[in-house]
Amino acid sequence: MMMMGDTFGSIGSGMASLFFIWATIQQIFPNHMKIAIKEFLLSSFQQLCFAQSVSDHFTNFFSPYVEINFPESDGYRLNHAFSAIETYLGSKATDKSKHLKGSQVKENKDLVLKRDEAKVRDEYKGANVWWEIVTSSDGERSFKLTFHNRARSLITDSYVQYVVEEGKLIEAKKKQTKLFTNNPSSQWVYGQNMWRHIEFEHPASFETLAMDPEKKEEITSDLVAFSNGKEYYKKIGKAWKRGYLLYGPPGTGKSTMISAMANFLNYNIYDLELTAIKDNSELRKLLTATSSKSIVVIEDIDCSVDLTGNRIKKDRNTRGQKNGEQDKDETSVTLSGLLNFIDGIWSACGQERIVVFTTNHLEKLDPALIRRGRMDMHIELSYCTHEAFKILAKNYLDLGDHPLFGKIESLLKEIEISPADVAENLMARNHLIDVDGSLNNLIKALEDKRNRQRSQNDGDKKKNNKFSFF
Ligand SMILES: Nc1ncnc2c1ncn2[C@@H]1O[C@H](COP(=O)(O)OP(=O)(O)OP(=O)(O)O)[C@@H](O)[C@H]1O
Ligand SMILES: [Mg+2]
Repeated sequence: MMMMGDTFGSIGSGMASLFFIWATIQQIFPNHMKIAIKEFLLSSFQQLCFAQSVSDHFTNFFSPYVEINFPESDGYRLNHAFSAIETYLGSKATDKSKHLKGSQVKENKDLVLKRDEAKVRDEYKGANVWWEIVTSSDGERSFKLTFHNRARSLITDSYVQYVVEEGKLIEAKKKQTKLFTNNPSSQWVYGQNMWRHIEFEHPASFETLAMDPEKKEEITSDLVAFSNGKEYYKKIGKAWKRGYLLYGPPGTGKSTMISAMANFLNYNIYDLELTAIKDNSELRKLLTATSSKSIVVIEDIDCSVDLTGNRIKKDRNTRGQKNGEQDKDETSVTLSGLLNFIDGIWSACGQERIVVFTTNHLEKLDPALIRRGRMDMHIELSYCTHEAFKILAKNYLDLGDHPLFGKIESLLKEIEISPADVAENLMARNHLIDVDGSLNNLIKALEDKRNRQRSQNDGDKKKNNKFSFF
């Protein structure tokens, strides 16, 4: 630990002395002598540096201390040991630390205090070790571990392993879920930067999701069975993955359910924007770069992939195509590319993944895409039922029952309204909950809808009569 500081210290004091001598000479000697003296001083400085490096090697050779480096990345791949060590060291007892760092990663989580020191001493089965974070001249960080040679086998055989495992355990316990979105390939750099992410903070949960309680129970049990299914999938020789197809009209909770799934399992979400992907090979690269314990989402699958298997046309505006440029980059992901990924590549490259497709139009989807085995569970999110309404009333109004519930129940049997529209009516105005006001708003919205529907039906009938008359 002291070695590096000493090196810089002695070179520094050597330089200071040389500069002091030079300043004195400037005042005393005539110009022609100054040049010769300057050259002499420069060569002395070079010799000083050389002597220092020889002495460093000499000291290192005879030093009883051993060093191990853990760089942040290994080639183009992240060194997972680095982040585990960082977590482990950050979590070491804070009661003795003099330098702490406070962070609050989520507004609703507690403030966390961590050790924030460049050097940390640790003890393992009676042996002392020192950790130091060092940054190379090209900016790469690494952890340097120093220990006495006599503890060598203890440290290399078990301590290092212990630190990495301990760090990973801590990471898993307080894992912050992330929401990833794919970057266009023009921004990729040597396989890095394919995904950008933000911390995932959506409050959705299965408790607050308005849908039939039995259906909800079926889905959560399925998710639990999947996440505990490592041995089972191994036994039956299948890749540990599961596909869910969520379908239903707009505003019925498909996207909300994906967030609830991520919160329930503590998985990351990879929101795959197919229109930003040029071809199947890019798709493969992106998907192989996802981590396990994640949900890969393709929203509105019917709009993203040409279900005949042909290439899709992209929204020019989102592609930023230059004027005059023809359909050069009209190429895109094909249905077969997507199917290959779901069946083959994924099985080979990863574990514990969920894929979710959403659509408003189940009937438009190619049967090949949604057959069982690819999409294991088809979940319909439908218009608001009375059961779903009761959950929304609990969420928004903190209400278990009310005399107006009967009226709302009979209207909901007759009128199709999305949970999103119901929620809109129940929402507090200016943060003030007005139970009667909200319920009456909802009743009015339902009755208006019914009246519109009736007059439309009447209009249709008249039209038909007119035509039949001729
Ligand atoms: N089943 C539901 N339970 C609770 N809230 C819901 C439900 N459905 C919709 N909402 C509310 O309506 C809003 C819109 O819902 P969401 O985005 O999940 O709908 P969607 O089915 O994904 O719609 P789209 O097909 O247009 O993408 C949500 O923010 C949520 O507040
Ligand atoms: Mg949606």
